[in-house]
Amino acid sequence: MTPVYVPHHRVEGPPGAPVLVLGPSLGTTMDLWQPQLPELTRSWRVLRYDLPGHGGSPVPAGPFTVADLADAVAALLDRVGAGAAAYAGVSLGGAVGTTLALRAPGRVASLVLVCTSPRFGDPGPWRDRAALVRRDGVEPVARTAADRWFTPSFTGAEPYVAMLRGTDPEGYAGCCDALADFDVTARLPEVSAPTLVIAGAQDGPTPPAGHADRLAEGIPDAGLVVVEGAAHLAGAERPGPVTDAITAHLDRTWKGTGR
Ligand SMILES: O=C(O)CCC(=O)CC(=O)O
Repeated sequence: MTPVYVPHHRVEGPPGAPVLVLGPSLGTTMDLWQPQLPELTRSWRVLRYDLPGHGGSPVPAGPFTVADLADAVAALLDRVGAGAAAYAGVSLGGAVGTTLALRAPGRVASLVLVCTSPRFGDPGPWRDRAALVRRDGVEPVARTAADRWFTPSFTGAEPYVAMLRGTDPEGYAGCCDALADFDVTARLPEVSAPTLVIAGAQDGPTPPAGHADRLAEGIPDAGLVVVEGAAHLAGAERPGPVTDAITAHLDRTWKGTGR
């Protein structure tokens, strides 16, 4: 990724408030965070961004890693004049937050990792998915997205699947390649930010067992909340419990020094 890559981003909330960065998941845009936004923008200056080729973000020229995405978020913090910030991210967006906390510990004052993992399984299926999308576009993965993202009883999947249908295939494939290469399992004990891990009890792509529990066990003093009745996009399916867990953790761990 070129060093000048700037993700599409938006800043909302009181100008003097502490900064909270919100990272989205593969196939979604910053609007993934819409259910949490009214509450979070009451006391935080919320910086949301889009992944490469997702929402309003351009597709970088060439391959990129999760570390590149973390560096791009650090550059966004520079742009908004934030030294340290809180960070909350879903799945790939959570991986970006974990990586930022490892690469620039002074910039992540508090961390919330939602439905994510230190390693998203074997690289092979991610490479296969990248190849499929490069060949056939995003429609094959969009058709089955609701089944991966939500429990069967959820009726509000359509706006989220529409985000995936609007994603550039090369941007989506590049994110799959970045997920294939991502593994910070051995480095979790180095994360110094106070961390809360949130899992969806019925999450298929990143189930609590083997993903959230690894984060919570590996990151020193991390908390773990498992939300019942939610799958991979837990904050969309069960907004209340997820919002409450995030705000409680942020209120407890960081009040916005370091700007
Ligand atoms: O859409 C999926 O299959 C889930 C992909 C995943 O686990 C990474 C992400 O949601 O960012």
